[in-house]
Amino acid sequence: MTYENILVETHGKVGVIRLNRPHALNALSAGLIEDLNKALEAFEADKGVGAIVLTGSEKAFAAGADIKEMQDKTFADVFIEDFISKWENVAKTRKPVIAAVAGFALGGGCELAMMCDFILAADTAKFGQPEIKLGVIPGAGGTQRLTRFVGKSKAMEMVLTGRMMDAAEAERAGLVSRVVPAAQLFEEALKVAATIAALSAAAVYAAKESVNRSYETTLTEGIRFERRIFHSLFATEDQKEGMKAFVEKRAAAFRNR
Ligand SMILES: CC(C)(O)CC(=O)SCCNC(=O)CCNC(=O)[C@H](O)C(C)(C)COP(=O)(O)OP(=O)(O)OC[C@H]1O[C@@H](n2cnc3c(N)ncnc32)[C@H](O)[C@@H]1OP(=O)(O)O
Repeated sequence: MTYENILVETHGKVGVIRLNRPHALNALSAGLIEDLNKALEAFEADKGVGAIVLTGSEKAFAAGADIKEMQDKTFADVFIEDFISKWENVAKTRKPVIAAVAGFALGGGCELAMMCDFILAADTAKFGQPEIKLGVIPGAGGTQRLTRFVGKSKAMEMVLTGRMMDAAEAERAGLVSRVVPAAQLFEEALKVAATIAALSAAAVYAAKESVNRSYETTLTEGIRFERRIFHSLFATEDQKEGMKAFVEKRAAAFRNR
């Protein structure tokens, strides 16, 4: 399938989605979000895909919502269509999604990256929530997710001033898992995604769900949830294979059963 605003390919068990509106720094138009959702749905349904990489160009992961497309909308327009609600599909994807960010990740671009399971950043990456300069506020989770990643003080400064954070600051603040040289970003993201895709899918889904649960519940409930999920994995063949392989000093061959 071909799309107007994204490029889609697979590398072994890794699905890659590349945002591709170079003339607009990958601004997130309605068409791009529609393409992105279709590609995510296709990768979710593809049993041959175990992890997904979401990336952009050298200059921009994405410079936010498409301002030209959004500028004339009225309150009634955005309220009735529930503008932005369709963007959440990345966060709802069960397969792991890794954001590989080079250049600008601003506004909705930063929010999209934060919906992924983790962010690998090039040393050229710049993150920010500049919506305040447009007379609005972040609308795709920026005030909520950024605060959970970097804490209230830094999130508040960024949201109130629109200041950008470079890759080094983003790593120190816990927004990104690692920073790599720009030339190595894509290969590194593919490598990490391939490592995850080779593991037991049941364990990977369970791990993702369990980490995400920590955002939504108390510590006591979260720990109980984790333990029950851990118990349930003993019902899989992959648990038997993983532990047997360790004891036999060989690589495990997971079959997603
Ligand atoms: C999702 C929500 C609800 O949270 C809302 C949002 O996301 S609001 C959008 C937040 N993002 C921004 O405010 C960033 C806007 N862009 C910029 O500030 C700058 O483009 C830049 C700092 C990222 C890069 O600057 P520069 O290198 O000077 O490039 P430009 O000449 O400005 O841009 C090149 C080209 O891209 C178009 N562009 C850039 N960003 C957007 C955008 N968000 N929407 C639409 N178009 C965008 C820009 O207009 C230029 O195109 P031309 O006008 O020259 O055709």
